[in-house]
Amino acid sequence: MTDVQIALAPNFAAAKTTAVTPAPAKLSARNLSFYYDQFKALKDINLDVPEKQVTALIGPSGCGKSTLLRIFNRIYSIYPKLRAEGDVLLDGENVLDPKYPLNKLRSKVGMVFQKPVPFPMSIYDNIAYGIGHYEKLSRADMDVRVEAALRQGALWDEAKDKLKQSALGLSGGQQQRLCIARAIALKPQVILFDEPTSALDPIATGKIEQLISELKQQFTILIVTHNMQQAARVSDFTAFMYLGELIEHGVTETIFTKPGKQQTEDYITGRFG
Ligand SMILES: Nc1ncnc2c1ncn2[C@@H]1O[C@H](COP(=O)(O)OP(=O)(O)OP(=O)(O)O)[C@@H](O)[C@H]1O
Repeated sequence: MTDVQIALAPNFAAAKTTAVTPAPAKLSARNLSFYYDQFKALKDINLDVPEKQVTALIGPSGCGKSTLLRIFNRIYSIYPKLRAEGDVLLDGENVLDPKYPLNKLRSKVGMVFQKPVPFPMSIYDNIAYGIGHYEKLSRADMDVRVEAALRQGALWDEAKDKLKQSALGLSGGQQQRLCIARAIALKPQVILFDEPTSALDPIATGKIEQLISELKQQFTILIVTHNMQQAARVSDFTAFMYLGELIEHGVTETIFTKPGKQQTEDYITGRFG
């Protein structure tokens, strides 16, 4: 074992006491390529994201992790010179087909960004706003939904006495949990996390990681992270990307301890990256 693998080993000892069970793919990329105008940023990616598991995307800066994550809820479609080829299947339906309604996709696939971006409104309204786009609820029903989302986002105890106060008064970690609660409130099936803790301190990071581990009981999770320890702690499966290609994908423990490809080994042992 290398130093990095020894450093990562306690994560597996502590976190991987239960075996990873194979699950059907909830989301799949099939022969997926992506272009920023002339530049081919993703090359023929094939990836299955298993249901109700955490899959981490790792790789050096610029390898295409965020590009891949964002394709899964078609963020690129608002920009004219960006183009995807291939399919992304959600429950067997190709969500990249322009006929697949964007509204439907956004309600099924939620996204949490690197920097928490609460709306400049109250904590309550941050949650209620999105729900109101999709459903017309009575005030009492909305109260129930807001409370449930804040509980699932592990923010209820801290927020319940100040629901009418501005969300901008929350700490960074609380704001990120609010953004997670906002995504959960729409009852998605998949949640995409793009480096969700990179702007947070270690304590706030720990809370988000704990939350992700709890959320996988209900949601399929895909997370981009720069931090290999984080991938080792939170994910069941890890996909290593390099220069727009998916080099290797498998059970996290295997990827970190017995990778099949030299490039993966070089990256996880810190030889580049
Ligand atoms: N809007 C854009 N226009 C042109 N090229 C882009 C754009 N966004 C990203 N790229 C390029 O696409 C490639 C993949 O970028 P991407 O941000 O997906 O990588 P990443 O692995 O997420 O990197 P990082 O870890 O630094 O966020 C890089 O070469 C990047 O320069």
